[in-house]
Amino acid sequence: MINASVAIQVLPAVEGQEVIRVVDKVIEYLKSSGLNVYVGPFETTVEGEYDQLMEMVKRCQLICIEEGAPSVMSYVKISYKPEGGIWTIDEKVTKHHQ
Ligand SMILES: Cc1ncc(C[n+]2csc(CCO)c2C)c(N)n1
Repeated sequence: MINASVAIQVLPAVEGQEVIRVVDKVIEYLKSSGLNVYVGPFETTVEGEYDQLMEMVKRCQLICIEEGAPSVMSYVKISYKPEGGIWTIDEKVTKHHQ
């Protein structure tokens, strides 16, 4: 059941172009979940089941470390409604696309 959405911005402590490479790994991982993923210039949003999303948030930090960042800071926003029926990404953004 889709009962949550999460927006995550990872900020791996790496230099220059390395940031792109490491963030790309995280985005690849999020997409590999098969969930609906919306990549933005500052953060990526994913919608799905709460527990799965929380596990995915944990994994995002580990990917940054595995990819060589000595440390990582992440900013996470969570929308959660246990019984389901949260607004979807599409409902929130599609009408704004030209
Ligand atoms: C999880 C996550 N998603 C998006 C960004 C924002 N961002 C930073 S560099 C870049 C380009 C990657 O090719 C993008 C989209 C982030 N920081 N963390």
